[in-house]
Amino acid sequence: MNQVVVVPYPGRGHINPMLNLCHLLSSRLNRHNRTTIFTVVVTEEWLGFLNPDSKQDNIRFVTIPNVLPSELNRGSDMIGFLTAAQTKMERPFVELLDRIEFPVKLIIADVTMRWPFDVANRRNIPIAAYWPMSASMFSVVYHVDLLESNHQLFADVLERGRETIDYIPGLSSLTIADLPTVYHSGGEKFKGIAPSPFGVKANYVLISTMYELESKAINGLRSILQMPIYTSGPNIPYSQIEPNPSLDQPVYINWLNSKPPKTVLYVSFGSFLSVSCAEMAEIAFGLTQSGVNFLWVARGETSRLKEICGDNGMVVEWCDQLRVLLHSSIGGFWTHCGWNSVKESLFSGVPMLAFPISLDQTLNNKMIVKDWKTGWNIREKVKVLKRDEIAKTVRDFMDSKSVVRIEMMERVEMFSRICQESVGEDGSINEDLDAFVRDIAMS
Ligand SMILES: O=c1ccn([C@@H]2O[C@H](COP(=O)(O)OP(=O)(O)O[C@H]3O[C@H](CO)[C@@H](O)[C@H](O)[C@H]3O)[C@@H](O)[C@H]2O)c(=O)[nH]1
Repeated sequence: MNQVVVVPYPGRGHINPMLNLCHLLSSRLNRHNRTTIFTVVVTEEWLGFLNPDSKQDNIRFVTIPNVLPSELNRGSDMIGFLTAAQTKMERPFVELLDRIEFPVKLIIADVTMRWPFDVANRRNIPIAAYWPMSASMFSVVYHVDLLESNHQLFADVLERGRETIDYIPGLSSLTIADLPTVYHSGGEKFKGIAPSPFGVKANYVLISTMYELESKAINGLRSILQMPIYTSGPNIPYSQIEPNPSLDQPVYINWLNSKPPKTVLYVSFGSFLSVSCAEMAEIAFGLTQSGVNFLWVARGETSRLKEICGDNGMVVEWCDQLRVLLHSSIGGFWTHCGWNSVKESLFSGVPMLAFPISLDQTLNNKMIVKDWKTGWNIREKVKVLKRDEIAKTVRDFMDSKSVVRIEMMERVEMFSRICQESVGEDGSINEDLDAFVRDIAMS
């Protein structure tokens, strides 16, 4: 029996895509009659958050103690969380590695943490580096030295945000404002703890993207890196979205069923980041004034926001996001531009109202708005986040008669086809994952 040990970074935006990758690899290996156990290492806290559907045949979970600050406070102490994830998990992981039953054929680890690579290298276990963000983000992070030598690292965005950067291999021209926020002024505090594939000694690299979406960035990386690079696809749960007819539908799905096609704006800022209470209130008033139907995932704050929004929209704490995005009534996604949300929106053919908050989201915003033309940046329309301007922008964005929206819908529908084809039988993802399975000598 082969065993692959999988080490996700303990966050929803990282664990979800990695589990989806495990499903893809496991079904591929099973087709070749090579039973392989995927042993996923999570903290005890995370085991409690996982959807029971994640626990499938050849995928099992093992836990290490809760050595990190709680996931529930991750957004308010990103530095503390990142530092703990870099320093406190290695020891319990090594102890666990000594205990597990079958020999470990391969480790797949999120590059956000360094220590799995040190452990694998010390023990001569082959290791694949998993990058949960875009290939473009990989390129920027990999070429941070170029930013430094061009004196554009840690620059003040207010003063120099519009300066262009056109020397990063594989990337079209971008600005300082488009850089990930850890490279804006103040980002120095993330030095050494922010995700970086630089200097990591891995045998393989898996990037959670599709070739058709970022071909130049991927070609650029392939021409530079010594290790083979595979695209692992959107890594979203597209194969598990059929609702179980024997279960009651969630209230929000029934609510969406009652709305006409493409009229609802879905609003979510991801799994752990948030904006200030004052901004949340302006957004609530703005959405309500817009007269547009909306479904809003607002973690933890729902009762106050429900009061403001009344019957104009639905406010929930959590939803099955991909299922929502694929619902026929959804016509737009106001998103913080987390990479999973971006891929889910493109896959579902939903245009985005981009609202980057931090990390790679600024760069994702640039791809959405400038490169793919599949959305608007709300901050370009609304200089200060005030209700009247929000209401107008939301109305304009969702106006099915506007030529700008019609063109944007055509673009996003084209991207949806591209994404869906990439995961089909003859798609590029199958090719890459087959090659990966072959190369790790398990097929
Ligand atoms: O109500 C909800 C809200 C979220 N999700 C899912 O949670 C995931 C959220 O991922 P993402 O959109 O990437 O946001 P974050 O959780 O904020 O992701 C972090 O990790 C990503 C991948 O590294 C980065 O791109 C982001 O910037 C970073 O904030 C997605 O799959 C969503 O479908 C739900 O299923 N239901």
